[in-house]
Amino acid sequence: MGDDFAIELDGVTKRYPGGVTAVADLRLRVPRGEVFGFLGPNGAGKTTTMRMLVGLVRPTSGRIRVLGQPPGTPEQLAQVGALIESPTFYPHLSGLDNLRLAARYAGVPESAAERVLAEVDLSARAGSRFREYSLGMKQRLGVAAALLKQPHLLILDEPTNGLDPAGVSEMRELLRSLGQRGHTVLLSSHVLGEVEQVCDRIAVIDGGRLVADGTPDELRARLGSGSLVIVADPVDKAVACLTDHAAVQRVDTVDDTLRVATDPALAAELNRLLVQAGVEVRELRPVRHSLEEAFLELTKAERTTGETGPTSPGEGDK
Ligand SMILES: Nc1ncnc2c1ncn2[C@@H]1O[C@H](COP(=O)(O)OP(=O)(O)OP(=O)(O)O)[C@@H](O)[C@H]1O
Repeated sequence: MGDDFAIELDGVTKRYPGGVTAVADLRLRVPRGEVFGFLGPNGAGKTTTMRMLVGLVRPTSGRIRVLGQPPGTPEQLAQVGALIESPTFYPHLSGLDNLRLAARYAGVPESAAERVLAEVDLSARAGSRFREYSLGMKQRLGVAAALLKQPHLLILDEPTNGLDPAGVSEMRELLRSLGQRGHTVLLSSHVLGEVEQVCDRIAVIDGGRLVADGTPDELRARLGSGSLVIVADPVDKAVACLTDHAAVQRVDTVDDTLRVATDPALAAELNRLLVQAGVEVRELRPVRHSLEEAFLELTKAERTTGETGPTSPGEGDK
């Protein structure tokens, strides 16, 4: 059963020696063959989690399985390609020569270098020196290095960080093509738009805690959904009728237009209800939240409860 998941975390907590709780009781399941987005604002605990997955950081408590094994074992590391810190490349060597060297260190045939350069669409610049590469090309070379071992799982920490829009778009294309070729990818980002377009599934983490996970559509739905905009007459009767419905969270009136916080899928049902109550419905349309709104809403909720956030000594983590 565990075989369905490339990554499994149960109750994982990481408290750094200084007292900061970077990850708190995290449960995560990354299905094999998916591109999985690990999304959260700066300091949410993404890097710490990724470092735990490759054995660079030990969890304080909890259970981690990566490709069915505990993190950091030689067997596990042989099957995982990671881009967590910026990889070291020699500035005066070409991209190809850098990868040949990396291949030798990784114990794979040097011929793998050409294959992975093609995978990240850098073959045309194979002979250029690393220092002449754009930042986006440097990042893609990092992904190429992570692909050398033909890993079953790729772990990429903020691969679009610092890239200009063209670089972001090229990286997005690369991630999408990795997904289409069946790679399992765990990809972190603090920018929702970057994961929304390439990921099959997204986990949102904030203050070291999981705040939501699911497909982009599921997240949108869970967040509530969105709302309905209704223009009806008489307004008072419409408000009373809608407020009575169990699935309606709130009704706001602005200039005789009603904004109804509910699942937009209930449009037809609510329309019928209003008509049956003798209300004339002139307009009724669903407004779906963008995932960006959902993400901001989710992390805002976490921030305002004051419960979470990496805690440090003196802030109740003693
Ligand atoms: N080695 C460390 N020692 C002490 N605290 C740390 C250490 N590494 C990270 N932290 C703290 O743990 C929390 C989570 O950091 P982490 O780098 O995992 O988050 P992140 O989501 O990757 O953020 P970013 O996108 O800014 O890198 C932060 O409060 C950070 O300051």
